[in-house]
Amino acid sequence: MSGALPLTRRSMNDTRPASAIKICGVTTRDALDAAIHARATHVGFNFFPPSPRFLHLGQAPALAAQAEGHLVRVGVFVDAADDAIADAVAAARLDAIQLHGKEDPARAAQLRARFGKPVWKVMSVAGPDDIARADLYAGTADFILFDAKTPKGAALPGGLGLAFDWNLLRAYRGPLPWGLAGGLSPANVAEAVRGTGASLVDVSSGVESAPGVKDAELIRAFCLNARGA
Ligand SMILES: O=C(O)c1ccccc1N[C@@H]1O[C@H](COP(=O)(O)O)[C@@H](O)[C@H]1O
Repeated sequence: MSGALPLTRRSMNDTRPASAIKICGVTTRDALDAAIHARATHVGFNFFPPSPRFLHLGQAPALAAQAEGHLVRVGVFVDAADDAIADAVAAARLDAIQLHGKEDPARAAQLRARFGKPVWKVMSVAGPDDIARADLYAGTADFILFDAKTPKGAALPGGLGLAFDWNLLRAYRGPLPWGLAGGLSPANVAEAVRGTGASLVDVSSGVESAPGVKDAELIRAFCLNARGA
């Protein structure tokens, strides 16, 4: 599968099932196999060292090969240096770069130009202003991922199973295609898609039995429910 995003812009009134599903924080062959069999469309490889889902560069080539032709490979970075991103792009043969830190529009544009990959910018949402800020990335990022803002002092800027108020996306009309992350699980993903019209849903801890341990049955149920929304 190429890095091109099979995504269209969606609105609140569009209640079709999510057309794309990203299983994030995959570190094992079994979890990747579960995502492929469940017909997820994207896999997230996490390159933020403090994360329990951190993927060591040495493990990346085998997983990248396994995903080839099945899943779009998205690398997750948090205010990472160019060299660290370059190493991960090469080792994991990344199709897209997800920026989950405080990267501004200029940084997104610079990374897109340097690596020639679609750039996803994560907007950490606590209120309406955080949704509106996504517009600043028009022309510099390719895709917006709305995730919940984690509390000050939290160990991670994502992957904590926290949701934000999906009503904030009601009537959202942004310039970029966008997806939804944060606190999604098999139990709430259908409601999340119906309530927001997200074209992509992204999950990490909601398909785990413990932090960093993916559960094949939860992956299967998540994908089924996202498509059945
Ligand atoms: O998952 C992580 O450990 C992580 C670390 C640093 C930045 C982002 C991370 N995960 C991203 O957060 C979303 C939401 O996670 P969750 O479903 O609420 O657990 C996840 O999809 C990743 O893109």
